Amino acid sequence: MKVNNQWIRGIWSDDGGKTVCFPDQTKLPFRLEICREGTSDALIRAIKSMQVRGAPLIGAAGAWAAAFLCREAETEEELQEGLKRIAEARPTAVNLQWAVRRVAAASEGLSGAARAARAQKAAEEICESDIESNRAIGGYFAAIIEEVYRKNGRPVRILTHCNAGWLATIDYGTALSGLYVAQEKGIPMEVWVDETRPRMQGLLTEWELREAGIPCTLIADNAGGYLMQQGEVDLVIVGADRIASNGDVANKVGTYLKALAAKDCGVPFYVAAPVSTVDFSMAEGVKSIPVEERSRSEVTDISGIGPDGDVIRVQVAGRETAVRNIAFDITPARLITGIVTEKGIFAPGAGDRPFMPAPAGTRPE
Ligand SMILES: CSC[C@@H](O)[C@@H](O)C(=O)COP(=O)(O)O
Repeated sequence: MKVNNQWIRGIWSDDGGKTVCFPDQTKLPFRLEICREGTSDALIRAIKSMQVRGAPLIGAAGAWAAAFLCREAETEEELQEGLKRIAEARPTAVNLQWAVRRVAAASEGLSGAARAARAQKAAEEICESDIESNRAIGGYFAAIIEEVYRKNGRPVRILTHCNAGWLATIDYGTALSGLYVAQEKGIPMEVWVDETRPRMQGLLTEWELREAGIPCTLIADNAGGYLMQQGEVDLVIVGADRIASNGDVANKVGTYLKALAAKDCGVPFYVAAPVSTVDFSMAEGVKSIPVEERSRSEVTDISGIGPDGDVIRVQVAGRETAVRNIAFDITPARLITGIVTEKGIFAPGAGDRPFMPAPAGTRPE
């Protein structure tokens, strides 16, 4: 994406693959700072601290961490232990395990420079295919936006939760990709952006959309239900961190409540994600998808910009306050109108059967 007249991606390699660069998402939207890392440990820290975040980007960063590890590890034991640590850096986004498995499989049986080179190539391929998938997802969802526009003849009002834009991927994003494609086609839109407590990923979405010139309005997380009830939302689109094979979707906490409100108000509710986000080994999601719980400080403290322009944290709840910081929730398949993937749009229905055909060699347990 173009930011301040400069092309930038969620992550990119430099120095012939010796390092990777990425915008530090803990500083955005207040400040655009680019980090550069060249070790697996540093990338694990970046994933855990959410300097890189969003399921496909976590997968890409994990792929690069695995590639660096293939360069660093001196023994097979060190390699296997390191791959496990990368795959476990965040538990819900299945793209991370998928990407680590792919890099490991590509370089299996090789050693030394040949292993490192093959692992690097696999990480590069994961990043390139992410861009292609997101672009395809965007094409499918833009067609839906266009249909609504042709029917109503006024700007299409879209609600989104969290950040599933280019910042959460290598480029274009998943949920926001369709909006970028629709904008290229000249379709007018107005976007409601949930602020997405506690980490405020909605601020990233608002920044992305504003940079791209798409009209958008930030709303408090709980305002979406009212807007849908009043007929001010035509479509809801969100991303996903893991989709079970029956179409149950894990995404940022708060997504489920939006899906319930959308169902009650008759507003179509779409999920956009690449096939790498589908966990074909999981038959259903509500009981099975592991949901990350994060530190209490994400709820008790909030980040903002201080008087001297620095990013600062402010305490908004007491140190004695009991806190539970549940990072994701699961939206049952029955509430979802369609899952938009690079292979097309699938309607999951009642969630009593696989929502899309599983690739060869994978099937629900
Ligand atoms: C294309 S990103 C889709 C999801 O990963 C996104 O909606 C989300 O929930 C991100 O969570 P985060 O905790 O910021 O990594």
